[in-house]
Amino acid sequence: MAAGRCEACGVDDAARADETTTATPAADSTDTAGRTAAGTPIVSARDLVKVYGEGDTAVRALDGVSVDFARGAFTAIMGPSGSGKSTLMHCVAGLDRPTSGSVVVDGEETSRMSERGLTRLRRTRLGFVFQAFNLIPTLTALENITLPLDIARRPVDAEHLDAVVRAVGLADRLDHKPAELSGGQQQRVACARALVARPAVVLADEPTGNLDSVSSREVLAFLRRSVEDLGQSVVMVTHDPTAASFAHRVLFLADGRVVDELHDPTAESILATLGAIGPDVTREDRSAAALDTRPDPADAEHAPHQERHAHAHHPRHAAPES
Ligand SMILES: Nc1ncnc2c1ncn2[C@@H]1O[C@H](COP(=O)(O)OP(=O)(O)OP(=O)(O)O)[C@@H](O)[C@H]1O
Repeated sequence: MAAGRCEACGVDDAARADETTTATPAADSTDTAGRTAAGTPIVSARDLVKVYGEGDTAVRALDGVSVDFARGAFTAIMGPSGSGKSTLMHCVAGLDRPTSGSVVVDGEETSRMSERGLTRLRRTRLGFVFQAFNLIPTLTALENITLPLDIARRPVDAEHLDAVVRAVGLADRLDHKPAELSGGQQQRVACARALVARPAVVLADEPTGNLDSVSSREVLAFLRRSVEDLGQSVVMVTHDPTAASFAHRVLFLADGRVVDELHDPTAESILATLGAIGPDVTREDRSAAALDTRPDPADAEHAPHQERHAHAHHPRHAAPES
């Protein structure tokens, strides 16, 4: 977590609104682009390298990642433990600086931004959902949802708030405190909080990691609906193939590289791809998949047709030690 950032909602409270940032045109969608119907990708990473430490102890967490995340799409990132998922997410969020390479978020080149620029970007353009719900216990659900706007001293767009609250299905729970809500309801409040400021992209890090299968499905269906109904762009890191099957596209990392991807995935096609990447992942994630969080075919918001379109961009790697 960056200093000065609200632990609850990921919003920075120390940014100044008048800071300048370096803006560059978004990169064209190329080899690993997903759905691009709405134009340029919402996030583009090019040749991202992140090395932690030096000399013998150096770890190459990202080893030349080039990827586009499509605007108005739900993208999941999967891969073995230590494959670089969090590092990629942190570089996109400006929480970590790449050793080399570039990241463009909604037209803004973040890798060259000042700390203040990054703070402003996180406050105004990014929404965060964490595994821990990070709600403020003394605030109601509604107060938690509008917290990022209150911190940023931005007005609440009542119409958009209403749309988000309806989408999240918590209209009759807005006066409840977190302790009076189930885990799934709390995470849906956290999702609504991430969406209410109309971020360019919502970054979700294991959002269902603390939830049972029913609650997981509620949260994932909501994330999917936020994309389908509200035009939100969502990027989610997960270990759970069933959770990833709610996404339009799944990106697979291994050893700091993009090694495969699926469009309109199913839990089965994801498991097959994980199995091809490395046996450790298969074992770990098969147990996760045993949880019945399978999307309900009756969920209108889930992809009606799911086909496998895997494209290997790099030679497959053996799974690293976990
Ligand atoms: N701050 C750090 N200092 C040193 N090494 C780090 C740091 N952060 C991550 N690493 C290393 O970088 C590699 C990638 O880590 P990362 O957390 O991105 O993987 P991950 O795919 O998110 O793993 P997991 O699924 O276990 O969360 C790992 O080898 C990790 O030990």
